Amino acid sequence: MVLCPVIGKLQHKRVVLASASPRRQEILSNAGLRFEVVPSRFKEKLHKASFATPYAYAVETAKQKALEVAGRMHQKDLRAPDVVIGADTIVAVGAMILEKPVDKQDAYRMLSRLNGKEHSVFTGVAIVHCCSKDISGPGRTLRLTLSSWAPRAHPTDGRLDTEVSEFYEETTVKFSELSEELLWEYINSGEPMDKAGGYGIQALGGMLVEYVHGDFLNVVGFPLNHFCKELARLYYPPRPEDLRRVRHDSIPAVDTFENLSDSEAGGSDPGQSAKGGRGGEQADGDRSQAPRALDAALNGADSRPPFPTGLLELMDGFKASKVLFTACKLRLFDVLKDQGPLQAADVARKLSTCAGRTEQLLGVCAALGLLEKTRRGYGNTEVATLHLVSDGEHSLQGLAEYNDAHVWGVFTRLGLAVREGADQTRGVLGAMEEERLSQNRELTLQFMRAKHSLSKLTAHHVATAFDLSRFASACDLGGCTGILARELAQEYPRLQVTVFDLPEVTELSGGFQRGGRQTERIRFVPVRTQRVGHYLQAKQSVLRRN
Ligand SMILES: Cc1cn([C@H]2C[C@H](O)[C@@H](COP(=O)(O)OP(=O)(O)OP(=O)(O)O)O2)c(=O)[nH]c1=O
Repeated sequence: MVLCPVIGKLQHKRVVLASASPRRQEILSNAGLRFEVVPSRFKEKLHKASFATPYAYAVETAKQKALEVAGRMHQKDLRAPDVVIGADTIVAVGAMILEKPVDKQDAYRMLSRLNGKEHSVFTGVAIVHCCSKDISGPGRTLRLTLSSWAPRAHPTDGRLDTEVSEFYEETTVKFSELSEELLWEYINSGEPMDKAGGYGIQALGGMLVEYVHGDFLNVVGFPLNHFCKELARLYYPPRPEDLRRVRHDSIPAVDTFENLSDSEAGGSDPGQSAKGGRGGEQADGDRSQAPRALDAALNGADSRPPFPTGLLELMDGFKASKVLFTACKLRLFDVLKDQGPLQAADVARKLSTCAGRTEQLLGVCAALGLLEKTRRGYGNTEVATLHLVSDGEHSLQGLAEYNDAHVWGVFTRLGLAVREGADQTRGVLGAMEEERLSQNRELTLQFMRAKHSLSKLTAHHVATAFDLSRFASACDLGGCTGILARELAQEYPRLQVTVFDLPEVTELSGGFQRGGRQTERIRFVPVRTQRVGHYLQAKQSVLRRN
């Protein structure tokens, strides 16, 4: 194996080592890796007895360390690093796990246990690949076509996707028969305190050791050799025959929805995330190999152009949108909120829909991160509960409904609008909306629900983006249900806010006010048109009257 190119695969990525261990930092920088150090704040307090083996504990701890850092950086920077590496080293005597001693007595107990015997040193390693995504952005859309690969979504923030590759390495170490005196002398040197098992093989502790079987660096805190093999597995192209297999077996064709069966759609099932094991190897047909293999194959390991992921997402994004709209329209998320988790057949019964197609829809929703599939059936993910259930405080159901019923149709006419030069000041959408709004009260309400649900998410940010405290009045042109006005009034106690909108909109806006009432500092003024000039005239007259 050629090491440099393997490490080089991380060269243009933002790599973070989620560890305070100076040994790990040294091992990785000696190997030529460039990385930032962000020690993890994950408390190493997993319940040891709940793990079948000591190494499972080390792997899980390593993973939690890395995920904590990835999540924290993502929240802080609004952008996660590309790769976060976490590691955890433990000493195991049989099933007993020894971590860092808490004091000298503890170190003595540990070293006495190791005295004259063989023990195992395990280091669990997690390589977390991060991807910051917006659930509503086009970035999500490829999930439709790559559903069987979808990495695990973290619904807590709804936007950070991670794919975890984990493995462990075991090294056997044998201690000589050591006298009490020597043990205490060693303990008093202070060396044991920040090291698993209470010794450091790389320094004074080396004198305690009779032999080592396996990777020495693994004992010191990082199995570099295994790490490089793992990188090679992740980043190097598979053989052409493997690639052919990947293409045939794992990527649903673009017309995924037609072909996707339930079992293929489990991409959001955590059970499908990459599993480690000693080699980090996976069963031959394991699909979780596919993204990496294909990614590696398509992104630079040969002379072919980079895989046009973003472009394909644009090509297929409309399908994902339609899946979301359809699920909303059927009130799928409402049903699952009240009665889920449910099996596909039960969902079909409750929605009075075709069982087969419903099952496909559920599968795709799961692949898109909108639903979770467990043995008990389908349930809403956190993002669906928050934003897609119709009566939720942060529901975007109205927006989905409106986009489906109207915007979708308008956009099918975009080519025509561009060719024929539709009114550029109002825009295609504006023109149609205005025309329709004046015709139909239900349509107006639908439009208002859509704007209302979106504004509920954005209004606070808009209201607080600038310090407006020196102003006494503000107006919101096309302010619809007055959500922004309310935020402004709340944020700035002396601000008088005027909301201008079409008469049919201002007439219905009362129904959207909390408790049916609006605050006294907010006024709705009907204007006959949505043209900015007319708004401004109306504004002037309102100001003059004041
Ligand atoms: C057995 C042994 C362990 N160790 C060290 C490696 C690890 O740094 C430490 C085990 O503790 P860890 O919890 O694995 O790591 P850490 O606390 O040092 O750093 P972080 O949690 O931030 O990643 O013991 C040696 O340096 N030499 C040895 O011979």
